[in-house]
Amino acid sequence: MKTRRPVKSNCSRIMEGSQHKVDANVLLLGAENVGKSALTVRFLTRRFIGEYSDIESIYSHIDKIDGREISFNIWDSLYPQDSVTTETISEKQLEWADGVILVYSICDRHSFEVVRQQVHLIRNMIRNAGRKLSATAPIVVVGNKRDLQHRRSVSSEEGRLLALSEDCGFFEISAAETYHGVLLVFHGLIELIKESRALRKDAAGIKGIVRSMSAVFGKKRGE
Ligand SMILES: Nc1nc2c(ncn2[C@@H]2O[C@H](COP(=O)(O)OP(=O)(O)OP(=O)(O)O)[C@@H](O)[C@H]2O)c(=O)[nH]1
Repeated sequence: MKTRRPVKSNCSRIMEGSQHKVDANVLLLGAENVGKSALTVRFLTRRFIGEYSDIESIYSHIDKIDGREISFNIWDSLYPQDSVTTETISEKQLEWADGVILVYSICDRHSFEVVRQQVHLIRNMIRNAGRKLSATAPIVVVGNKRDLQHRRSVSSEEGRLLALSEDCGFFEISAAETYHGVLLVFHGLIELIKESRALRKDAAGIKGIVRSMSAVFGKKRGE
């Protein structure tokens, strides 16, 4: 279990106020013990170390995709211990995130239900927050611990269906077994973030054109 209040990791800390260019803030959510830290550490170091620190952290990492440098900030979050709390995601986290990875364990049904709740919560928070939150924050759903087939309690189809119905990306992986699956998750999310940024830019462009046209035609009508 991680300690609340994110700390900047020792592994390439983010320098606040520095010139470091931030391209993608990635928030990892999901129930306890599903492998959020394992995924993060695999992506950062290519290693699976088995036991992970109990501290909620934000890590920075530079990666190359198609020859282009991408700068990641990764918030490995804490699922609240307090069973009375229904707000398992804060507005601050969503304001910060450009994209979200929701992790469950394929052998823990409860963790799958947590992911389902968290997708709905994110959608509702965005709807209710108006312009404050990015309306298109992309989500990737990840079923982890694929190596534990004999203990599977969530089928691949259920995971894929949830992702499809909520317009999210989907991967089933084993952070323990391979680095490649973890890499696909982060790269898949980057693709979705790029798409959503392009859409937002297009929408802003169209709004600008509409504004200029109404200024011109509105003026003419008034003259
Ligand atoms: N078999 C298997 N075990 C895994 C896998 N990923 C993580 N684990 C194990 O699951 C346990 C929990 O992993 P963590 O990465 O600490 O999970 P977490 O979601 O960060 O947990 P919290 O700190 O409680 O939020 C550890 O014992 C890991 O070694 C996997 O793909 N396969």
